[in-house]
Amino acid sequence: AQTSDAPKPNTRLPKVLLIATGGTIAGVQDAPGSLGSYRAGTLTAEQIIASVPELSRFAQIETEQFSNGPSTSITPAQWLALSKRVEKVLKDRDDLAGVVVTHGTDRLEETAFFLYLTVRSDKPVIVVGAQRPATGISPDGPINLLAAVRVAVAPQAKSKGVMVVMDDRIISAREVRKIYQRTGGFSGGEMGMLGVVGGNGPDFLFAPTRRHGEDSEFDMRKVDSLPRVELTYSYPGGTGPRFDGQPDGVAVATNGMTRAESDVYTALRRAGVVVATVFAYGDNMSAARDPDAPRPAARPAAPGDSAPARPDSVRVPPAPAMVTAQHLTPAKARILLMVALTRTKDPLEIQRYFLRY
Ligand SMILES: NC(=O)CC[C@H](N)C(=O)O
Repeated sequence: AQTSDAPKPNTRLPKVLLIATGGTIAGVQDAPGSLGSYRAGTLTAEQIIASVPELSRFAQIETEQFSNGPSTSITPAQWLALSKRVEKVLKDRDDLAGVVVTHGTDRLEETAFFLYLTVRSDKPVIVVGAQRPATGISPDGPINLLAAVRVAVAPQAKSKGVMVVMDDRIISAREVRKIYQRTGGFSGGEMGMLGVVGGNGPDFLFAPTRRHGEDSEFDMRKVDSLPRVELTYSYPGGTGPRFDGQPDGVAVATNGMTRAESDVYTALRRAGVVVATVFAYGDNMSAARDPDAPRPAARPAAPGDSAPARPDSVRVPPAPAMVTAQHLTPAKARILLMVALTRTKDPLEIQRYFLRY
């Protein structure tokens, strides 16, 4: 006969797949119980689950170890592999209520946003991490994981896209950012908080209206590698970046470019590189112009309006349009540009994506 102390799984509970990638939530210290240093991505998915017996009251949990390390080692190739895996398992397995991904916090918002754009499913995908290692004093991983699983099995979580659940908050992956390196450090700024998780479970108050999840146009199944998109920063006195080889796109974090920077990006656009500008602080609400919006009628000509016409011989055709990101952080604008470039290189089409997602 088998002897086991593990509680019998309650087969009436919804099923959740936990995909572990590492991070502090899997971190172990040299001196457990201290405030000392630790190695991120040490505990396995099974060990993480075993440390939170309370989980078994809410879900039957299966685990998958995708990787185990710090999230700084996550690459765009891994985003792609993770997205394909999550989408496939949600499509193939009717019995799964949702997926929870454990992740290091440094790059958590980027992986979450990539999944938000590319996992075409109405089932919840929750990304969760911790700021304190599993062996530390008052670790936040167990309570965050419990909250994440409770959101993953909540009927109200359906169609809300990819969410980050940490510190009792449910935040849309579109808005979430790590604003500081302590517990409570994940926020959507003024936006993106969909609800809270209290003792009675999740309480949703809002739903994202930008396109995501099952409505996403970004099908990654036939994408083998993501376009190369660089992220640059503009600053007073800046002369613009130089690249080894030509990227497919560049996202520029800028509040206004110098003339020299502007010339570099214009030349890149003429060479076929899609350039997207994004407000450096991630809150540019109104700058993106909808290419399909009706234009105001031209002002009637007034006396003294006419500038001397330039001779045709010196007229240079305009460079392809610049894309403007709307209310995204620079890192996320770069990700949306990468994903959009899998569909088109036309900056106007890409602008439309930037207005929809
Ligand atoms: N709090 C964390 O998870 C940070 C740990 C590590 N730097 C990572 O991103 O994986």
